[in-house]
Amino acid sequence: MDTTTSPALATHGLEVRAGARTLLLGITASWPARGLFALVGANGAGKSTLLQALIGLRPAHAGEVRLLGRPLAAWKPRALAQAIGYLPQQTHSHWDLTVEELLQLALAPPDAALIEACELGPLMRRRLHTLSGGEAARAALARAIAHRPPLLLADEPAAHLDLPHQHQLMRLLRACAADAADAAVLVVLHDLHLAARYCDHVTLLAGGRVLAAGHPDEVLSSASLSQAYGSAVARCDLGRQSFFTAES
Ligand SMILES: Nc1ncnc2c1ncn2[C@@H]1O[C@H](COP(=O)(O)OP(=O)(O)OP(=O)(O)O)[C@@H](O)[C@H]1O
Repeated sequence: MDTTTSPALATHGLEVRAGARTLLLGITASWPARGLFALVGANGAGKSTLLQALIGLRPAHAGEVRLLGRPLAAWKPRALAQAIGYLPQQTHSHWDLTVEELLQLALAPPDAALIEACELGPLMRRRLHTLSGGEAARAALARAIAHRPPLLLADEPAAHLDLPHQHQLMRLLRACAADAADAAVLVVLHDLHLAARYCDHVTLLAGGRVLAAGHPDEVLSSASLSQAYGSAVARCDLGRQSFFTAES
């Protein structure tokens, strides 16, 4: 991981609560200005909460978040919107827009290369409610990244995609991270194989805390994963690729 430039995102002692419940505790982490980074962990580990806290959608009850070197609280809303792309877990629209209309809501018009990469050309006149889950996910992604933000946070963007489209998505996210301008892409993934294969760095959350963070080969070990998921997880390396399964 490149540590020569200042981090794109950094937290120190971040704590988030909901009522009496502590959802995140003592999160001290950082992600560099360029690269594709995964956030993994069991259901309820706190992945979505962390993404939301990183961009101010959830208030921090203690600790600090810094974006591109500045405290989150110092950002003006317009500048923050320009700096980040956020793809939430649920991307359904309350309005019955066409794909073309949805893309007009983006902060910048998506260019032809992005529309082609997301295979949206044939879907432009379709209304959102007529799209499959995977088609809608690709439209939402194009909207989120059209303005080429230096920070992209995506919450389970692969969830509705078929196998080839999952890999196409990861290549697209890698391309965002390797764009001419620096970009940090932080993505929540449940598919550990995708995290191992495409990501530069993995943060493993468990019970609202960081259990491990670092290179995928080190973090995605059977021991760490079994601890994080609370049941045995086996890792199988085939050549340079890693596959994972839960043991019964
Ligand atoms: N407003 C809230 N009030 C109480 N508990 C909450 C609230 N929001 C989230 N939680 C709890 O916080 C924990 C973390 O939720 P979060 O959505 O961040 O998990 P996650 O790791 O993204 O899970 P998943 O993989 O299932 O999407 C969960 O146990 C959830 O029930």
